[in-house]
Amino acid sequence: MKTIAIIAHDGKKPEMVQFLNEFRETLNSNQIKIIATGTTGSKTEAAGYKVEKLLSGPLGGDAQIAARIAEGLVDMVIFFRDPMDKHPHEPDIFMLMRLCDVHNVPLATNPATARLLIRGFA
Ligand SMILES: O=C(CO)COP(=O)(O)O
Repeated sequence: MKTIAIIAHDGKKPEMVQFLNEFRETLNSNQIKIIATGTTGSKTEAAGYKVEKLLSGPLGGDAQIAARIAEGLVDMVIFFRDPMDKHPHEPDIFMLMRLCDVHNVPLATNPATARLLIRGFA
C-alpha cells in the first residue's frame, strides 16, 4: 500500500480534477491510499475517489501532511501550486516542500511533473 498526498490551490483545482480523471486507472487502485487537504479532498471525492480528508490548507492541512511526511507515512506528494496567487499559509507550504526534500519524498508541483511521477510509480 502506497500513500499519495494530493493538494491543489484554488486556481489549480480544475487541473487537479483533470489529472485525477486522466490517471483514474492507476490512482483508483486498492494499493493506493489518497490523503488530501480539505477542499482538494472534497473535489477528489466528487471525482469518484476514496480519500482521507485533512484540514483545509489555510487551516493547517498542509502542516498535517507535512507532519505525515516527517513520520515517513507519505510516498509521494502531488501539489499543484498556484504561483500567481498569494497564500496566507505560505510558511506551511514551504515546510511541506522542505520536508519532502529532507525525507526524499517525490514531489510534483505541476501536472507535467506529476504525469512523469505517476508513470514511474505505476
Ligand atoms: O491551501 C492549500 C494548499 O496550500 C489547499 O487547501 P485546500 O485543499 O483546502 O483548498
